[in-house]
Amino acid sequence: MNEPVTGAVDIAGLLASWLPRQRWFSAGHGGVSLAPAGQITLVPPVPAPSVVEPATGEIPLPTEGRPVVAPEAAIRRRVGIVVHLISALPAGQPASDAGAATYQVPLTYRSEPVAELAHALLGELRTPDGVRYVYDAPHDPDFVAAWTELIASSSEAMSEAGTPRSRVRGVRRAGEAPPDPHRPAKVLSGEQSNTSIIVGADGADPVMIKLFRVLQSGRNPDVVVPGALARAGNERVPRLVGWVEGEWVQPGGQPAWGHLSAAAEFVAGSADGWRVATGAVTNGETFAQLSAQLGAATAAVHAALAEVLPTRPSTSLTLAALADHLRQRLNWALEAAPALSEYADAAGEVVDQVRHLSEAPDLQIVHGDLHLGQALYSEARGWVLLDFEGEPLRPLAERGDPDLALRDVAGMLRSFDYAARHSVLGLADDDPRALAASTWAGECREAYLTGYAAEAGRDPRQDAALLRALELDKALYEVVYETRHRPGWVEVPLHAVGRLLAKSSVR
Ligand SMILES: Nc1ncnc2c1ncn2[C@@H]1O[C@H](COP(=O)(O)OP(=O)(O)O)[C@@H](O)[C@H]1O
Ligand SMILES: O=P(O)(O)O[C@H]1O[C@H](CO)[C@@H](O[C@H]2O[C@H](CO)[C@@H](O)[C@H](O)[C@H]2O)[C@H](O)[C@H]1O
Repeated sequence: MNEPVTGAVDIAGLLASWLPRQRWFSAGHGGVSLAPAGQITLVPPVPAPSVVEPATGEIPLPTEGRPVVAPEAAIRRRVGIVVHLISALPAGQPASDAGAATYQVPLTYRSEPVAELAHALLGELRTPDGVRYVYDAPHDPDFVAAWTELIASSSEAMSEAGTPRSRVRGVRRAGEAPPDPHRPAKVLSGEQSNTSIIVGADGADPVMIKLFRVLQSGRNPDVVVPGALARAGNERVPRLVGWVEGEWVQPGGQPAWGHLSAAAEFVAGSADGWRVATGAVTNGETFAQLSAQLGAATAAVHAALAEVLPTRPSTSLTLAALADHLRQRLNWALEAAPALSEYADAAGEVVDQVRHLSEAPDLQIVHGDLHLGQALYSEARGWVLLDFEGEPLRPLAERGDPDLALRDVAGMLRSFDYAARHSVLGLADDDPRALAASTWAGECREAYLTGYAAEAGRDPRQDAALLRALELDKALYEVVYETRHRPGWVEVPLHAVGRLLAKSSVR
């Protein structure tokens, strides 16, 4: 955890220091101004009908110029539980900018420090009522109980008077048993785009509650897609138990509605694909059989998605739109990662090939950011796929659009390359260890594609030009992602861009 701040007099100062150090905060490290977008106080929730209602369209209070403040009534309680929704605007940008990111930051305010929560302490706040210890709430059992209860009882919570008007509503899916809010909870450690909490891992039917850290207006595919698959009885994704949706205020006063959280079955006794695959690399073991099974699981999820959610035929127009989109992403990547500039022309040619293809598979809802960390393996369940939120760096509005299932295939192929090559960072391409890594990744690749083809009835290798363009698109995205988040790893996707473009013919 980060060093706590001591002696802070206001919550804005505390957040200004803490937020930029969080992995999911991408608004930059300097010159960001924070504006309140919502502030929900969790109190024992009032039962409400378990149906999804559209946004009420209530007129929110204007927020322009209002500082982020600590809600006074909440912090007077034994424990104040407040979900702050905070928009971050680069300095100098007008407060009316709808493109600003809104972050979900649940905090607890306590009048006494709690030793067990020391790792989650943001800092101390001086208030007229004395010092308040402010904690990152996902680690605080009182917050977890209140949030779980929202979903378990499909109830509501809202803002207190004097704070930006906002409210949230928990929804439990019909037929799902209510998760018990009072079971022990644990925040998942490690690098994540969001924050996930396991509730009840010690007993039967544990649930995984994910708090979306970056909120965007609209339906989140990580709720919509598993919801549709659960209704269809598909078992290759964790069963969706419920979610939290809500309303808040965008900078400039525009109302927003969207999902804040998803709760799903926790797949006990499983390990994520990245851990299993990199373990195999370290031990010099093959991962081919598991890759083939993963290919089959991916194809089964694609088939179910095509059955229960919209599909669209591929036409020359959709191929042109795809090529335009690939071109835009190429331009975006070239701008965001100057290391790519030498590849601009060759990458442009690969994109143009897509424009001139005569046929392509139908478009459908896909995973959108499939990699080994998004797959769990257990003896009991085999492979299940996670996290249908799509690429975190991509606008939400684009992420729910029908796309090529091949995009997910390309994502997983990239991931085999990552698993192999992150272990040989800095070695020359002809170093025997780098060559062995390359052979390992190649074996996984072929096994995965073969497993996929057997289940899907169509071999992705038939669509070689598309697959190559999508692998390139993913590698370009990864170069940007690594430049921003893990510069030490950027050589992995950068080498891949070079290899994909060096091929004179597609494979
Ligand atoms: N339902 C689940 N059961 C077991 N483990 C899970 C479940 N959902 C997520 N995980 C674990 O949490 C990690 C992060 O989950 P993910 O949905 O990818 O979060 P994020 O959106 O933060 O990247 C996964 O790699 C996996 O190890
Ligand atoms: O899991 P997220 O939705 O947060 O996805 C983002 O982070 C991933 C890394 O955690 C990143 O994935 C890249 O690194 C992985 C190894 O850590 C590798 O398996 C993937 O193939 C590679 O793309 C992902 O791109 C990013 O969106």
